[in-house]
Amino acid sequence: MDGSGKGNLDQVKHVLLVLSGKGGVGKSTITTELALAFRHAGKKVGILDVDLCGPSIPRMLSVGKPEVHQCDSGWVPVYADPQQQQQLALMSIAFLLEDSDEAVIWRGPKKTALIGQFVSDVAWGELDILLVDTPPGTSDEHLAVLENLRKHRVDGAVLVTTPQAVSTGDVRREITFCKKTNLKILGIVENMSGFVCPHCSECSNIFSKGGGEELAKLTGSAFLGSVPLDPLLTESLEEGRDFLQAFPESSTFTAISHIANTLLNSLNA
Ligand SMILES: Nc1ncnc2c1ncn2[C@@H]1O[C@H](COP(=O)(O)OP(=O)(O)OP(=O)(O)O)[C@@H](O)[C@H]1O
Ligand code: SF4
Repeated sequence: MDGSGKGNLDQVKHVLLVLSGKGGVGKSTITTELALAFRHAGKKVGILDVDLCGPSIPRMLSVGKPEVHQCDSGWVPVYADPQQQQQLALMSIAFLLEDSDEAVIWRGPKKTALIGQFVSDVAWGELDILLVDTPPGTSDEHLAVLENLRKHRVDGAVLVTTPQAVSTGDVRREITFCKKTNLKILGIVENMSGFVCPHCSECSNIFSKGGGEELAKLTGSAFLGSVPLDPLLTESLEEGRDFLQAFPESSTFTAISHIANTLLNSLNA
């Protein structure tokens, strides 16, 4: 990776980080669905996927592993267009790796330097919102991402948790990370909150519910809303289909749209 260093975020109006204390809580899912919801609201949207642990967004948006080109101002993003409906600018660190195991051998300073360079070397052009999908937890990689984004401006972070993970030390460490780095918490999303029956669409609370809201109160952050575990959403993500386009009548659509609208309002305010 030898980006020119000239890429910039000058024409990007808002930058949001998506964080989670633990892996597998649906951070990439929420990033993807928020990006699509913003796009449906008529915004120009980009996703920067810095999740070295499991860069899943290219799969969720059905772009595979395209060849990435460079222009005078940096790496040119890939334009994801699921079912020819929604255009999104995407840059994933996975696009630049020879194979999926390459990042595992990167160590300490080399890793953070490469991530920092990657973050500042993408030629985004004009965007309303850039969502940054980070690895789970808090690490030097997060600091490198934040430091490089801050050269521009970061609006804040969206924290994703599940009802089960809400009381764990990982989530508390995430909140401490935001406080210590002066990263504004824009709000908390509780994902996998209840299960939507694929037969009758009834939502059952198989685990406890309300932890995200409680956590928001405890930390003085906004509670953005909860998204249920919906088999139709899992299926859409696996097939790279736009769930919001396909299931506009579902309660999951309403939940995601509510969170996206709340965030848009807070950015506009
Ligand atoms: N609300 C949901 N409804 C249905 N399936 C979901 C939901 N949220 C996440 N999933 C599924 O759970 C799995 C893990 O989600 P995802 O990859 O978004 O998690 P993550 O927190 O980004 O993981 P990682 O630790 O790899 O970064 C995926 O297969 C995804 O499709
Ligand atoms: S929620 Fe209703 S339709 Fe779904 S499995 Fe339970 S009883 Fe059957």
